Amino acid sequence: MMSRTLRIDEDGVLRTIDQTLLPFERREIALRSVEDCRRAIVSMQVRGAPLIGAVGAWGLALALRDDPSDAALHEAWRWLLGARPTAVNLRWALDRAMRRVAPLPPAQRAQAARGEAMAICDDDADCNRRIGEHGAALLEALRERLAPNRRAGAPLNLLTHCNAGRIATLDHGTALAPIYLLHQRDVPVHVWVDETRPRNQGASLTAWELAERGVPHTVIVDNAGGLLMRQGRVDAAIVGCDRVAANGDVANKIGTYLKALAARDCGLPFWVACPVSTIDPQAVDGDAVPIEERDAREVTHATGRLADGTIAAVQVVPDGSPVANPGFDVTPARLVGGLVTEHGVFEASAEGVARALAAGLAGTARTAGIAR
Ligand SMILES: CSC[C@H]1O[C@H](OP(=O)(O)O)[C@H](O)[C@@H]1O
Repeated sequence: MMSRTLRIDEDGVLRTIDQTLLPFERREIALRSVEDCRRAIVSMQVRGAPLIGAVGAWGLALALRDDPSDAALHEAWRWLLGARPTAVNLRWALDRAMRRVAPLPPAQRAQAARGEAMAICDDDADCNRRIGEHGAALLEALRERLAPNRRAGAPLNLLTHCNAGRIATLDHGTALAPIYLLHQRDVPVHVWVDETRPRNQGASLTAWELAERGVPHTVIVDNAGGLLMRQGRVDAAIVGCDRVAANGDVANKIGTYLKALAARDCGLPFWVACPVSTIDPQAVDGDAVPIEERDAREVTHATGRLADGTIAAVQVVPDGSPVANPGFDVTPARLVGGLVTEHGVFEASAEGVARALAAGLAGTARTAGIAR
């Protein structure tokens, strides 16, 4: 089964939504080659840790369709891995596909890689559905704790940063999955949506997703979250993730750390939603996570829709002004209230990460039918 974020059309061509055109245009792009896959990841037509991983796995399958040799396999693996450095899901998915196909005779590799890419897609959609269930239980428990001091029917006010919705994954999303579930269950929720400069994943993607599902939300500038938390207008923050280090430190979109600091200062829960595939046991702590430095043009120019409907970029920084554009930051484990995974909620600590990984291994064994 392929989800709405990725699909194989009637001609057998892989297609996905070009996220750089949302919310103003919903246009699909065809991914016909490993070059198409890598270009889509680098340009952020495809983005979001789990989706990046899935498209990376499809890129390997397309490379093997053209040349199933050992040299081509390892070259494609290296080339795709270099597309974006921070989200560990890219390496996780490429390694999973490599383990599947490397032992095979070259003639069998392309089909096996395609099968593994399909399985990665199905597994991610199922993981995120379960993240939604565990996260919804967490949010319902919070709502019950707050109920004595709330008017009946008052919404649970949540803040999220960037986009960790269904379009960042194969389906359901991670941070947004519990929110969608609560909304489906008629639990009143409202989402403060950080616009998330400079690529505006919140304003352009999270707002688009929530509006499409009828979830009440308010778009805010990134720097407003602290004020809203101090004013008591936020009950909890829940965000996605690109890499969890072995000690529970979390790498996520730039600005996440500042929200975690404000939440801690205001005594509010700060939760991180991610599949176990986002945990990187090889990263000893957050300082070991590579932070992507993106093109200065993302900061010097803002992209939007002009009055005549065309999408264009306008310059917002003077010529010649130096620009720094780190794409991610690291939130120390001490500021994270819990890791919401498909296997439940785990403490953001070395022990919690170890338990989450063990649950993941046990889950994989069950799925593979291997006796534990
Ligand atoms: C469900 S992972 C979403 C994660 O990915 C985003 O980064 P980008 O838009 O650059 O791919 C952001 O960090 C989100 O939290």
